[in-house]
Amino acid sequence: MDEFSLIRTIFQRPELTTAGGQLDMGIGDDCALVPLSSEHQLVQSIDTLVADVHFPAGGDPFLIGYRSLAVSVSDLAAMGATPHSFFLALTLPEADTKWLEQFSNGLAAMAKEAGISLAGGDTTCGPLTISVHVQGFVPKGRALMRSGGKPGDLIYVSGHTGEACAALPYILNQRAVTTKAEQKLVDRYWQPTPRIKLGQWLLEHGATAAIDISDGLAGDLGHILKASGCGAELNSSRVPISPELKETCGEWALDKALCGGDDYELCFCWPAGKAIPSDIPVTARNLGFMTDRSEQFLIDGQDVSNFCAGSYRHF
Ligand SMILES: Nc1ncnc2c1ncn2[C@@H]1O[C@H](COP(=O)(O)OP(=O)(O)OP(=O)(O)O)[C@@H](O)[C@H]1O
Ligand SMILES: Cc1ncc(C[n+]2csc(CCOP(=O)(O)O)c2C)c(N)n1
Ligand SMILES: [Mg+2]
Repeated sequence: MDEFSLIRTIFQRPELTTAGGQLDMGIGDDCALVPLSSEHQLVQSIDTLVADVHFPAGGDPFLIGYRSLAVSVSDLAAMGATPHSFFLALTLPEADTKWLEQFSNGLAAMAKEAGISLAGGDTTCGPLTISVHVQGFVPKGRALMRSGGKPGDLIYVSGHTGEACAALPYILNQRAVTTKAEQKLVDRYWQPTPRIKLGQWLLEHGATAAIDISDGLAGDLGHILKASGCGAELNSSRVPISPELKETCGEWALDKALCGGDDYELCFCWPAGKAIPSDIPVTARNLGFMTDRSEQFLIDGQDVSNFCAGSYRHF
């Protein structure tokens, strides 16, 4: 059973999801939404990073700490939330003080950047695994959801995609970094920028849907299409490929930018006919538009499966 059907069939059942307090949004989006006050909702998410699945176990502990918090905060950004605090559940093979100090420094660097405070956690011994639970706030009823996209909306992506995925051979020591371009890709893998300001800006300026890209642009846009009951038509020449990705991957650059994961850019829908104000905090590229053909996802007129084999599968 794949990860998503497993969640749907085993965990997304009323005995579990309605046994307690009311949720404005439960399973199914980047974060859950909990009623809080007449003005705000609490926004929460958890992400687990497993050594040698999500990051190389022998990586720089500062960067492991930095990246672990960044990828969780990215889910808050996708909802347009303001970060507040986080919990850290850490499973360690040994208590190596030097490693832990550097890990903590990396966490602290991202905590400062994101404006998020460590509120608690849990520490156990076992194979290196890092879980980060984040929480923040949104103005009530205004969170960006995967489900808000409408036929005709324009589809945008922030920044450049594919760079972190293209870094994998370097971070796994299968290839040596010899150029500035390769180093940029490696930096993008280890130090992703959660698009917090962009998410808040999109919420304020009327974006209709958003998701952060952890699994690849095409795969994650697929989640917006499913949740919104829409299709999409994209133009591959619009996919934002950085000069560094082009230099390093040549003809494979588009494959990385469309299908690679770990970018933590935001993909969002924007009402047609409404210009994007020029004070958008991160450059975003229009890739195409939403259609009323439920989950029919076309790129250059061909089915998306001609471009991407599918998302990362844990099982
Ligand atoms: N074991 C689980 N029990 C309940 N809900 C789950 C479980 N695993 C995932 N979910 C929920 O399923 C939805 C999809 O999860 P997923 O991990 O794919 O989202 P994501 O965090 O945005 O992506 P990524 O982990 O790639 O960053 C989320 O709403 C998440 O809370
Ligand atoms: C060492 C190493 N190997 C491979 C990858 C790529 N990768 C692993 S899981 C995943 C999808 C998101 O998973 P999840 O849904 O669990 O968040 C991706 C893109 C990596 N980051 N590090
Ligand atoms: Mg997400």
